Amino acid sequence: MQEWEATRLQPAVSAIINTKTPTAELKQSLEGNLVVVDQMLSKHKYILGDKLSAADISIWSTIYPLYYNEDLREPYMAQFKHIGRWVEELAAAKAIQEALKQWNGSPKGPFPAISVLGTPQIASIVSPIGSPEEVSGPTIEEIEGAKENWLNGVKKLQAPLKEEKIVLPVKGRKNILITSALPYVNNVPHLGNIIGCVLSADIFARYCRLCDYNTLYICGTDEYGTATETKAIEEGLTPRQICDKYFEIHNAVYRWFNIGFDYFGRTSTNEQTEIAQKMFLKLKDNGFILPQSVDQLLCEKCDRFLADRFVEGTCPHPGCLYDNARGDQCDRCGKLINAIELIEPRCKVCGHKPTVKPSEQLFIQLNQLEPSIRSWISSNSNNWSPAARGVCRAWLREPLRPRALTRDLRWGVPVPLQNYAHKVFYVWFDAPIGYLSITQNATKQYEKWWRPDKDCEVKLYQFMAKDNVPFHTIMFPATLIGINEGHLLVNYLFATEYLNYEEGKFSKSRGVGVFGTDAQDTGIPSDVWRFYLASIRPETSDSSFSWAELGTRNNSELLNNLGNFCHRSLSFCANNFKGKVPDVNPGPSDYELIALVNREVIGYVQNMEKGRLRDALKHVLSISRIGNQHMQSEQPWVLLKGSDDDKQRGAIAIGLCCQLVALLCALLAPYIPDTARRLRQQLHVEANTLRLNPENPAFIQYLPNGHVIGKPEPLFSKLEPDVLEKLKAKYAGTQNERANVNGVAKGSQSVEALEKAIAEQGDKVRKLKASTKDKAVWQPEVDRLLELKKQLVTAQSNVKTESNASSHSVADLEKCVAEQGEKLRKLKASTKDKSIWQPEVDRLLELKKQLAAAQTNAQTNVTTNASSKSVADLEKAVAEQGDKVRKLKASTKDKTVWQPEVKILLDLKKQLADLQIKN
Ligand SMILES: Nc1ncnc2c1ncn2[C@@H]1O[C@H](COP(=O)(O)OP(=O)(O)OP(=O)(O)O)[C@@H](O)[C@H]1O
Ligand SMILES: N[C@@H](CCS)C(=O)O
Repeated sequence: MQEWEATRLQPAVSAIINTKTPTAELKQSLEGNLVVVDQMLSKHKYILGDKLSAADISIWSTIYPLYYNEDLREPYMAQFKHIGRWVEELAAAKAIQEALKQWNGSPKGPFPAISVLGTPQIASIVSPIGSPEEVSGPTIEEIEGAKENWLNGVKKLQAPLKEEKIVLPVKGRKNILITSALPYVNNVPHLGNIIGCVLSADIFARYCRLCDYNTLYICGTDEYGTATETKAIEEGLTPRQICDKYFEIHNAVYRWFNIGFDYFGRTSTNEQTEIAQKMFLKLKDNGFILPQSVDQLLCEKCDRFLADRFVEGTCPHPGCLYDNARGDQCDRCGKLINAIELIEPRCKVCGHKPTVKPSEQLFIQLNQLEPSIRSWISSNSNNWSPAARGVCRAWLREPLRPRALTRDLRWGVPVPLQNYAHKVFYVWFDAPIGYLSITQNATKQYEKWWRPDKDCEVKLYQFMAKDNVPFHTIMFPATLIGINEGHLLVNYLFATEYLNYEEGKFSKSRGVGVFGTDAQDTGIPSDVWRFYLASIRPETSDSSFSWAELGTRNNSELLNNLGNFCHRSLSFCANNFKGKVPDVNPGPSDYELIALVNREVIGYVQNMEKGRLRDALKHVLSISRIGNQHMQSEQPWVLLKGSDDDKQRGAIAIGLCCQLVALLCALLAPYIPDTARRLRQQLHVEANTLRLNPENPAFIQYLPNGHVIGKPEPLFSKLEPDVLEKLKAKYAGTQNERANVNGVAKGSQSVEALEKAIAEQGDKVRKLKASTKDKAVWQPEVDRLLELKKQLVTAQSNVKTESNASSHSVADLEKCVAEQGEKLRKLKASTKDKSIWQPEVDRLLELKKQLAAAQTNAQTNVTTNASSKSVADLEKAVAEQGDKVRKLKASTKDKTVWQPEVKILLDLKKQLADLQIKN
């Protein structure tokens, strides 16, 4: 019923409300829909029976503006007595009255042109642009503009650029250089990383190509620094092996998400060393580098200075005091931290408390560069996103102080000075230089982009989340200003806030969130993920990921709104006109519609240009909604059976809807490129037919007269709530908790299965390549092969981690049992569906078995070692074991957990007594 409401009833009601003189067909359409509702209510108290359901709320909200508007109730509603009874009853309900209060309109009207209550109920995305009162009919100028663009818009598009893989700036064109923050290789990227940087930049880059801007989008992995070193220690690999492994994983995840980098590189290259060292020496020659002795944390147990992420402790910022802050930055308050200021610091590797020791480092003199930085920021930051401006402004509240550029680490670009040869550059000096070195790897002429000729203007757009802002607005620009060689400084910095998961920030190092590989494993197409992430992009405040909302957006926006409109329009054309799109010779009311659509296209371009990708998407959805309403109000299925005039009118309606589908296909391509590609096939057009003129954005006649479309196919499918519930349970908690839950057997099984699948897929690819040279045919299969290989790497490393887990200590397993018990309790409390929690019960039993085995081992070890021990040793062991038993008994009533420890204690006591007697 909700689908019916969104696609039939709602467009009909909206059309009636928005039209001063509704046609007879429109009135008939509305009446037909209301008859359906009235008949249902004649049989039951509510729409679906005797119980109130979501269908009642949706339909009631849609009918509300008709019923309570004096002018509309009489002509349209008076005859429907059952609807009247039901509307009044619901209106009296307390919850509904509360909801009406939140909506600022009066329950008695007057009603705005488009009712907020008349649109689907996901406020943050689907409401029409601007406040309802602002929506008014098109002006004469808008209609004139619509005519001009409809007739001549295609001719006015720029000549398409020559298709080249890697471009250099071109004189006389708009040259756009786009970067997204370079992700660390400390884990698989998560959905926060994806929307915060690579996907946002990709949507924007695709938009730029749509506008024929000469665009280069580069990114790559950020491979140096402690993030890599800590991961290497964690996985028992060298930093180089970690970089190689995670570079491949990132690359494959982004490919799956269809991120169209022009080049995806890495920072651990010779080009990086060369450029970073050269820039550093220039900065030093210009007098901006000075040595300074700093107190650093030294872990005596590990025999190393603990930089950044090697140390954790309590955040020193009063008002925060987060007890799990890292040595570089606090995840809770976002402030940068000097590691020695951490309260209760601990070495991340061994947990030991470090001591403070001096070490000489080289500092960039930000204080000297401060006036230039401030003046550059004040004249450029207007073009930055609110998050970028906010973070930067907060930083500039205090004077800038010198900042260390070097570190006592091994994994990084060596400092090119004799006395500092054992030190490397701080990763945040090094990382942004990665943009230059990656461009060098891509083009072999990075300076053409980064130090452009005067007559060849380049604009730099950078995408990241708020934590990266200080480095891109202050530290990196300071380096470039200090070097003073005409490097490009960021023009548009489109930073986001955070995407959160289960009430916290997604985190790679902590393994929190849904990761790229998880998204892939769900079987939900990458376009659905892209669409959902774009629609909740944290543009103005943090936003949260929700499985249920993913389903709602898919079902209501992609399926019911967009998919429904495109499929209906093209199917009408295929079935009634043998696929030949009827010529559109627009009449006055058609030009009104075209002018209203133009407003949305203008809104789309304006938002895109300002990096407001979520808002731009709303305009696309509005166009599709206008299309649905037009279809509903014109009713071509009736017109095509009528007089010659009616037939002509019906044909124009279908022609216009097909042209709208082409427009939607163009505007959607940056967000859902796979779907746009399929839709282009159905429309039977090439990608470069569907371009935009950003100077004069408008709905133009994309499909030439006489154009014949291909075969219409549905574009989206429904996501069922129970599937989403299962996914929610599957991806609850951290990666480690999930790995514990999944056990060894599963991992090894999937390695075998994956090896088999890879062999089969390899065979398929070989055969396909032998049979055709058409890359479009075999590329998807190659991608699938690469994806399987990547899954194999992950599965193999899981098996490794899990087999390490099998030799886990009793303490680790006890922790796992406790966590698993807790998880199970929560799951059982949240759902009665046994199929969701039974696997967790099995896993708990399995863990308990492993614990029992480990305890037996431990007992053997303890007792064997004990035989060679002194009375004093045994007394100590008895005391410790007694202590352990007490704590365990206090923490759980589960005898199976503490009984083995009691046995060990009794055994130790016996040995002690024996030895005492013997002595
Ligand atoms: N929750 C998030 N929402 C949006 N963007 C994010 C989020 N987390 C990280 N990013 C962005 O993703 C990019 C890569 O970040 P990074 O590799 O530091 O991931 P991370 O999860 O923050 O890692 P860690 O937890 O180890 O600090 C950066 O631009 C960062 O700002
Ligand atoms: N590796 C950094 C970004 C460098 S541009 C980060 O992920 O936060």
